[in-house]
Amino acid sequence: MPPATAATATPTLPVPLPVPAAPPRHRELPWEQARTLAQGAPRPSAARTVPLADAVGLTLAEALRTPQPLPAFDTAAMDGYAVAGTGPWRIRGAVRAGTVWEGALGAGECVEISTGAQVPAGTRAVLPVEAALAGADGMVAGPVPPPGRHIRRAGEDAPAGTGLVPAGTRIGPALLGLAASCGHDTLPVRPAPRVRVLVTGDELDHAGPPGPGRVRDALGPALPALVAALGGESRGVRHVRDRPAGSLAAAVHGARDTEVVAVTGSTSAGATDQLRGLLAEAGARMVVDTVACRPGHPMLLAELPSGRWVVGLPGNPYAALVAAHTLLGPLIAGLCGRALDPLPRVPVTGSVRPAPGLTRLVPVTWYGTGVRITAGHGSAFLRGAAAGDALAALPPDWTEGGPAPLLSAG
Ligand SMILES: Nc1nc2c(c(=O)[nH]1)N[C@H]1C(S)=C(S)[C@@H](COP(=O)(O)OP(=O)(O)OC[C@H]3O[C@@H](n4cnc5c(N)ncnc54)[C@H](O)[C@@H]3O)O[C@H]1N2
Ligand code: MOO
Repeated sequence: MPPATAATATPTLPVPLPVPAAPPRHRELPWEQARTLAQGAPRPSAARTVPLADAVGLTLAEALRTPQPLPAFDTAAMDGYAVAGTGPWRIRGAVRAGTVWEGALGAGECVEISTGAQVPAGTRAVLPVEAALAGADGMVAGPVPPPGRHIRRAGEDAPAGTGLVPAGTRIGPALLGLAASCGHDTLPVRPAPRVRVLVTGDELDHAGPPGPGRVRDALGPALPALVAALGGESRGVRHVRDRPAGSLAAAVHGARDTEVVAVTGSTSAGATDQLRGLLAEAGARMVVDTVACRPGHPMLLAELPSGRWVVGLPGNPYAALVAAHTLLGPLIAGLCGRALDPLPRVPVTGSVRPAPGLTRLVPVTWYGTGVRITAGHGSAFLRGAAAGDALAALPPDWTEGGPAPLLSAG
């Protein structure tokens, strides 16, 4: 009997391959709701106390208070003479910033005084040196200044005990200076959440011009900078291969020294897109699973049973940027105990393909008191975002010239 061949074998019906159960498809969340959910999802991380020099960019964990009045004493605001009563005035001495003239002035007396020095008791006002005529006889003449002129009163800016800046404020240069003015050397802060970026995509090259059919990785270089701008601490970028399956799961679960893992690519439905499957397998809680916006709608936010957060950013570079602003920024804010910044609304001009029911995120450039849509904002293209000043979130019912909330481009 000849051996059976494919041609002569009894035909059999193809056995259907088991179809992996598709994770339940959630309704796309409105864009604003996705941001709010991402900010509200985590508990703020524990506060710690750090020296002022280490606090920039972190978030105040408690309101900043001043234990002493600001300024701490009645202070000369001009170089000149601290005068008492009406002139002419007899010069009794001099007081420089940082020193104290212990006496008290009587009517018709004055001391030479520097800007920033404590004004002596009895001072009526400071007569600026430009308005004063000092004679060789030790007397000063000049117009009689109104009481209090050129004196900063103790506590004029804030009395002792005043709450100056609320908890939840991101710490910038002015706040550091203010804290020092109050006499603080340290601040209670919530630390920046540590974010590991995992870039997926076997088609990606990571240096130089890409080879034939290859794509230069745009997100590895972009995301650490965006993480820092959003208030996170970048813990570096790892490139994860699509094959073998399981490598992404290992990288996600292996990011133990972080609070957040941001995965780029792998959010869609393709053969190599592993992210949703691995989250389902790990028993993750989906907080956001697709958003009613363009681009970036396959984005997601999930919490692993370990408490670590996973943000899924679509592979298309501009879509990833939009998704990072929509989910990663608010998540970082929530972990730091910061509220979402209220977004300014400004008129937007320019045209965009209609997308009924969806929020459109477009790069914009300031133009007078409004903004203009910047060219080059297909989901795969970064030209518009790179050249623009901000992103505008055009609401579903937006029409040309109408207002839209603005996000800083980061
Ligand atoms: N059948 C479907 N296909 C796609 C859908 C869908 O719903 N059904 N959604 C489309 C949309 S929208 C997007 S966005 C992408 C999202 O895809 P992934 O997140 O799975 O990402 P990839 O497929 O890996 O890549 C998409 C695209 O972006 C390029 N890419 C990826 N990473 C980088 C990088 N680091 N730097 C530069 N470019 C990158 C990649 O080469 C692809 O061209 O899915 C659509 N398809
Ligand atoms: O939403 Mo995709 O993010 O359009 O390219």
